[in-house]
Amino acid sequence: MTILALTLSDGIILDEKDGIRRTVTFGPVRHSLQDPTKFVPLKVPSLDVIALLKKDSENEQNLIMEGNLDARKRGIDTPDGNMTSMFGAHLITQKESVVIHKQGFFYGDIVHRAIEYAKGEYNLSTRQPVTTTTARSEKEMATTPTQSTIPTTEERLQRVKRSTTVLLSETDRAQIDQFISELPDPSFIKLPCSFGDDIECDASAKYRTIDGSCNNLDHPHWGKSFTPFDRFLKPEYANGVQEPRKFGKLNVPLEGPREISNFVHTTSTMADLGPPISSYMMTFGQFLDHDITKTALSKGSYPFNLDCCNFNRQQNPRNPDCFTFTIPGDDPYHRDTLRNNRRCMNFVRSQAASDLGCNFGYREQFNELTHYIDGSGVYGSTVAELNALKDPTDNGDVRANTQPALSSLHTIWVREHNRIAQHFKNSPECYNWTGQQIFEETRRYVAAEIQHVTYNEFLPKLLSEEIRKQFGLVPLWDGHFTDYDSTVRPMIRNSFSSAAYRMGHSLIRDKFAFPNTDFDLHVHLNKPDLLYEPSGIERCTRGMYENPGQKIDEKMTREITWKLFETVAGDGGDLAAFNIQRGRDHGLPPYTTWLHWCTGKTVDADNFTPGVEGGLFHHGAEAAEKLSKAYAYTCDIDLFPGGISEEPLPGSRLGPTFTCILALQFRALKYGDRFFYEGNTPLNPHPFTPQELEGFRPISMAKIICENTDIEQIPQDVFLEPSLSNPLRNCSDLPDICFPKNGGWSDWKDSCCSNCCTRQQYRSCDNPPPNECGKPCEGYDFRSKNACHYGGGHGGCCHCGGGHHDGH
Ligand code: HEM
Ligand SMILES: [Ca+2]
Repeated sequence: MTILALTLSDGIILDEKDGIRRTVTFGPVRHSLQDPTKFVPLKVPSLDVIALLKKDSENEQNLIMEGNLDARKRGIDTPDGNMTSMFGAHLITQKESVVIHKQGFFYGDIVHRAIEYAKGEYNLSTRQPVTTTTARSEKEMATTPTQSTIPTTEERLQRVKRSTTVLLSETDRAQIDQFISELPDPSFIKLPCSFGDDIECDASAKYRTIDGSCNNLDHPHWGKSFTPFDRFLKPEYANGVQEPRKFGKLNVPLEGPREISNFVHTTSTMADLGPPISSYMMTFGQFLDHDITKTALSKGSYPFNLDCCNFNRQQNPRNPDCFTFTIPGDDPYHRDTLRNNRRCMNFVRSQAASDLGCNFGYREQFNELTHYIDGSGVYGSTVAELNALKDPTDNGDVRANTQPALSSLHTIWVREHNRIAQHFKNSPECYNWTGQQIFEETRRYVAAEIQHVTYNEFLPKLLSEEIRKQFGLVPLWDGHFTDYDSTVRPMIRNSFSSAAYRMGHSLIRDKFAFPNTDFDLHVHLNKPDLLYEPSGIERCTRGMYENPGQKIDEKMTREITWKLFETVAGDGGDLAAFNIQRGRDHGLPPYTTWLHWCTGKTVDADNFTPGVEGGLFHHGAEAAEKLSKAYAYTCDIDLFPGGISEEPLPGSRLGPTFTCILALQFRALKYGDRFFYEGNTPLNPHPFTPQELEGFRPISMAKIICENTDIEQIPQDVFLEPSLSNPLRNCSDLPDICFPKNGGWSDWKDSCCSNCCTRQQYRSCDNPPPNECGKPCEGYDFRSKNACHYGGGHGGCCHCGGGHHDGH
């Protein structure tokens, strides 16, 4: 029987004793979606009471709460003297977590340190243990569990057994009642908000900061590196705060991620290719990802350096950051490898963060990168990273070596930087520029190029034109984008990085295409050796744009579901399972919640029927069948498997749910970026001029590859396979950036119409040749625009005569 459930997310206690439901509001738990003005911080109850509440909530949810922090460890002042959370995950302030993260501690250390501190055994200002005979050394703390707070395995099992029957004793109940009656005392807690408010911005600065701060002048920390992901929907953690879901909404245990992967994400083969998309979609998509999302793991490194499977948890139950999962005994791959004894797949939880407003409620997660599309994959996301880029093949993201084509692309962008910098260096107009100015101006161009390729070439392959128009994602022909909105939150959303944008994992092929030789992909993960083959960069690049990618669907190649980063047979990971587990780690609500949020559609809990209202409306028969095997109820389907297996919308390559998340995210990254390349807002002291934009727009990923490799012929659109409509072109025929300072086209101007239904425009060459652009401008250039949709009014120079015209 339910006796007490904590729904911390709402800051209320639901008391359902004797069937009577009472709600009592308390704090300080709240989340970013709540109105901060309505928040009233209240007195923190005694630690014992918290422990009691917590224990009971664990029982209530029938969970061992593995790795969860004992309630008694909570409610402790941080070094700043700021109260963080009563029950929540966050004993440390935002600033503190970043420091800690950089020092490579994991979250559990901090908790234990906080306990030591509470006991007077640790001095948080000096960060040293207090030297008494009872104080334990840091090393000891890292290995010895605290007897009083850590339940033994036996106790844990007991708890589970008792879980459905235990009731609070009268004494306990009295204690809780007392706690409730003592509320509130608003003066007790000073909520910290050191986060971001120590940043002073220079509104006249012409360039982006390296760490993304001060892009939004009202909220300097929006989009900054090492800040939490934002959320479209509040998280659904098992205990409302930080525990991953282990049970479904109807209280049925969820299948483990490896089992789900085996049911659902089987198996793309070379037969499931998705022409005309080329594998360059995969490579650029990953490169873009490495500009905008990198989740901080608890141990602070990538992929994992905390081996939770070898960590004897019975002796070290204090490590709350391990979230391993089981490999089933009948696993189709692992049962035959490693002598059938590997049953554990390593998984480390992402580092816990507060939300941006320094509200410590739900567990949030950090993005280590600047959230904006700003070239941080090339330059790094912190000044320290930038300074570390000493050699020209170095680049901004430690994951650059994940696969060789990605490493090639990173190299191409570094070379592109050098190419543009060289141009400025050689330009007479720039003779008095400092090195720093050349660097910044070049960085500005490189970021703009990445944005342009993203919105102009990459996104159109994923989202139909109608969708992109609807969400304002279509690049302009000419002129400026003037809709920068400082109230738009540019931050990467958790659902995007932990699920929707991982759609790219489905593009991955079995074979790493290296012209003339196809290698099994897994052999070349995290190993850049192919780059050192003769013409390695060229061949890796060609292999990607000459070959199709896989279709975006639930099927993923065994190279990444069986053998991710495998070194000997059977020791690899499963990327699909990691995606699922990561979603649970981050508290992502299940798929049907997102579907409902995006489309308003509801799905009945037990209706897996494909293509019908009330069932899996957007799924095909095969996908629905797979999902029905992996989940007891539709409302349990994790976001990644549910979203990626939707049938694509017409003209798109993604179904409605991932389309919705991607479109909103890319809109946020455009409308919320003060330095967006097409933008002209009075708040940007240094927008691209119309001439600069005009000279810039013809640039393509193909040309950037051409200019920085030995490739001489290339399809104009590298995101599509070469074909009759995407033929190979000579690199020299592809337009390069035209830097207007050295001669470039003027803005388009209207000329009085030559006939009634055509709007004619012309531009002139402002600064005649010789110039240094790839393609010099000369004289005048004319074009017709928007035939027949123009005019009809008075005063315009065109007049269509009032009749209906069909465009000719
Ligand atoms: C060979 C290719 C790739 C490999 C080996 C790879 C591998 C990985 C791994 C191991 C993770 C961490 C999983 C976790 O523990 O949560 C990850 C995360 C991710 N991947 Fe990939 N990936 C590849 C390609 C791509 C592509 C093509 C895209 C998108 C177009 C993509 C998007 C992402 C995203 C958004 C994340 C989350 C990043 C974060 O916030 O930390 N990946 N990938
Ligand atoms: Ca970035």
